[in-house]
Amino acid sequence: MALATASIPEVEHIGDYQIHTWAARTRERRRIEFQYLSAKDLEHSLNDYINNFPAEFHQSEQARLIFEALIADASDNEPHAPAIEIFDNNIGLETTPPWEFVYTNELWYGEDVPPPDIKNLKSCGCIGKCDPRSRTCACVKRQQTFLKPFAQDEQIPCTWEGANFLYDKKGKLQFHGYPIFECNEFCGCDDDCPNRVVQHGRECIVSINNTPDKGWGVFAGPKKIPKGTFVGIYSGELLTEKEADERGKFYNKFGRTYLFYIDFFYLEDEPEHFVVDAYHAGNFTRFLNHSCDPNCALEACYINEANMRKPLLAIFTTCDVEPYEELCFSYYGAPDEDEEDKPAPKTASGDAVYAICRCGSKRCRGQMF
Ligand SMILES: C[S@@+](CC[C@H](N)C(=O)[O-])C[C@H]1O[C@@H](n2cnc3c(N)ncnc32)[C@H](O)[C@@H]1O
Repeated sequence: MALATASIPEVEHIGDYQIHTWAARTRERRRIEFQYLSAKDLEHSLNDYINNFPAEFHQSEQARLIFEALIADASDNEPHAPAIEIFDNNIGLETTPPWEFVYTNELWYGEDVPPPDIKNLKSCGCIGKCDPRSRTCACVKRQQTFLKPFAQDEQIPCTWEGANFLYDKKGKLQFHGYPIFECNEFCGCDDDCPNRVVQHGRECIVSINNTPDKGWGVFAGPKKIPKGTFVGIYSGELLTEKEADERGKFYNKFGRTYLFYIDFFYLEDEPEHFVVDAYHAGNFTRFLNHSCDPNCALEACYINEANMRKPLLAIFTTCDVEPYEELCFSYYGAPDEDEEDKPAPKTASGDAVYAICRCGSKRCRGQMF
């Protein structure tokens, strides 16, 4: 997300010489309204145009190539992301998923959703790469403050390789279920700081494949995807709960929902939650199917946002994923090892309609929504 053009930063002096310091520059940039995308600006005309094509087009190789090209075109914010291929596996009549959504890796703000809060965003003044063991880095402190109670409870070891960041040296996520605070637009550290992973985008190979009994799904490519690898942002429209509940009633009628309620455990006491809807806009992650024994999880990740209720939903692998294996997450939230009961649904609204689960795992609950 780009910033509006900055005006000339405050000027400081050394003797008679004017200097522009990083601190002065970031102070100035924070005063400028941070640009964000508005859902009402989503451009559906191409989808409408293509949806009017005759059935033969939707069954053609050409349709698949155009769909793949649209994905590539919308992925320029992920410079290292390998191209996504679509395999229909001769299932069904169409060579692509329905052209019902705008492909995007971003969040598009719906009505009544406040803009990103950058005024209260903590940023470090580190030079070069942040040191995860630093006692002065503001980003280390922010992550440490949140994790400390869990380290004291021995839920997470307090001396792991990445020290106070959740990433190890290779950028793999060490622990699941805790919010990630990455370095942001206003930090002084370099782009290759170890605390910048999600913001660099996907690096693993994935494809969108049709399945015999779950519709379209997301699969690993020819290479194994190691545990803790960032896969993608669950992108789409960012909505208020009220708007999402309304939409949910409609989605439940046709038995397919793309709503994800942002209600992580530390947000439970919040009176209202925001929701990501990937139905009208989203990326390949909207095709991730549910599994009762998942190999991926959605984690809250904060970058250019100080409002705890509005993290990015970052998907990471929770174990090594074999070549060509399907990537899935649990629509019920992270499985709790101590809990026999089913945890509360995370992606469905209150009146969700339950359906038969076809995840095929030994731990299958038999139903999903
Ligand atoms: C977020 S979408 C996932 C992508 C979807 N397969 C598609 O083709 O668009 C959720 C829908 O996928 C299907 N689905 C996902 N996981 C499933 C599972 N384990 N068993 C059966 N159907 C599943 C259900 O229709 C569900 O409502």
